Amino acid sequence: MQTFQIESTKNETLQAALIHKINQKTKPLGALGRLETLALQLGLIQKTEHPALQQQTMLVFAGDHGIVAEGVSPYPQAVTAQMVLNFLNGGAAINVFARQHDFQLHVVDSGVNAVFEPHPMLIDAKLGMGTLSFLHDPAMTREEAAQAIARGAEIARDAVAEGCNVLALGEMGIGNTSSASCLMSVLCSFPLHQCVGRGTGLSDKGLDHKLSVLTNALQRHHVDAIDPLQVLAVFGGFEIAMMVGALLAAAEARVTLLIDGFIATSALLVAAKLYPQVLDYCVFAHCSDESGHGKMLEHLKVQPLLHLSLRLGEGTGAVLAYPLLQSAVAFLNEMASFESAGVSGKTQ
Ligand SMILES: Cc1cc2ncn([C@H]3O[C@H](COP(=O)(O)O)[C@@H](O)[C@H]3O)c2cc1C
Ligand SMILES: O=C(O)c1cccnc1
Repeated sequence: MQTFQIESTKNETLQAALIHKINQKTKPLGALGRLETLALQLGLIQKTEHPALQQQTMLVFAGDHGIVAEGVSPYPQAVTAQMVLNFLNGGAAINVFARQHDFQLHVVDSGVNAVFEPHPMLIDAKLGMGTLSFLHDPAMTREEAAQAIARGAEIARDAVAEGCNVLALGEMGIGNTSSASCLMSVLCSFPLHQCVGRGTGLSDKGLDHKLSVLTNALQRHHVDAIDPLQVLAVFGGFEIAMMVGALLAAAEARVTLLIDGFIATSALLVAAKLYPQVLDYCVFAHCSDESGHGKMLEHLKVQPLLHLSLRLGEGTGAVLAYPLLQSAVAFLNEMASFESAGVSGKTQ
């Protein structure tokens, strides 16, 4: 697997300068709450007291999953390809929110079980026609996982070369909550039942079946969190593996990462096991309604910005949180200080 040079954003001098700047703004100390920590994080990521957001970009990675054959999703596999066409036609939720917030949107065919005509929005990075069912076999080989990471990294580097310094990742892949649940269980050492949820809306019976399939799958493979690439190969998807590479390459380029829901965060679990510093670059957009996401975020010791009961994926939550980044940067750059505005500071 290729290596990444990811720096920690820790910088005590700059941190002190940013905190001083934030505290001099014409407001009670700390009154902008989470926007203040966000402004501090953005300043540290960009190594400046004057952060600026450029060419916000959303990459939606799509891939199919062999595990769908075991009845773990209420929707058929064909929906993955159908939704890719919906993205290309501009009709999905992510299209609407990306237009609303001026995101560049690209859809990556990481390994969908369909062949697409070339399209300006589509990046062809197909690694196969879907993964194998990890109830029986590893979803992909270790080499394929490494290749997916390399391709995802390349795609993120292209976005950065086009001027992006805020990158959001989304995904589409029927069955991928099953992958995410297994990644979570192994990488966070949580019992599987705490990691498995209803995904796109399983019934109670469907949820029991999903849990039993995934329990059998976990028993079948002997993987260990000490080898995250192997865990990814066994339980991942091509889209999840490419997201791992995109996260790492973007962090290497000091790009701010907007983290979406349950599946996007499962990719981050893998990335953070490999390179914990990647977390310095992550803004956690929201807490998904998929049971397990809240626990995943707790495990990472991070707080999401929004609680909107979303359970969609596609990167929707990440894009919806973007205006908060804009507000954080705007107050830091534009608000007057007590001194410049002639406002009296705290007296007791
Ligand atoms: C129409 C439709 C659009 C979607 N957009 C995202 N997902 C989401 O649901 C899928 C994961 O859930 P599960 O593991 O239960 O299959 C992923 O494709 C995810 O992105 C969708 C699902 C559907 C049905
Ligand atoms: O949180 C998510 O990303 C999610 C939840 C349910 C279904 N698809 C995606």
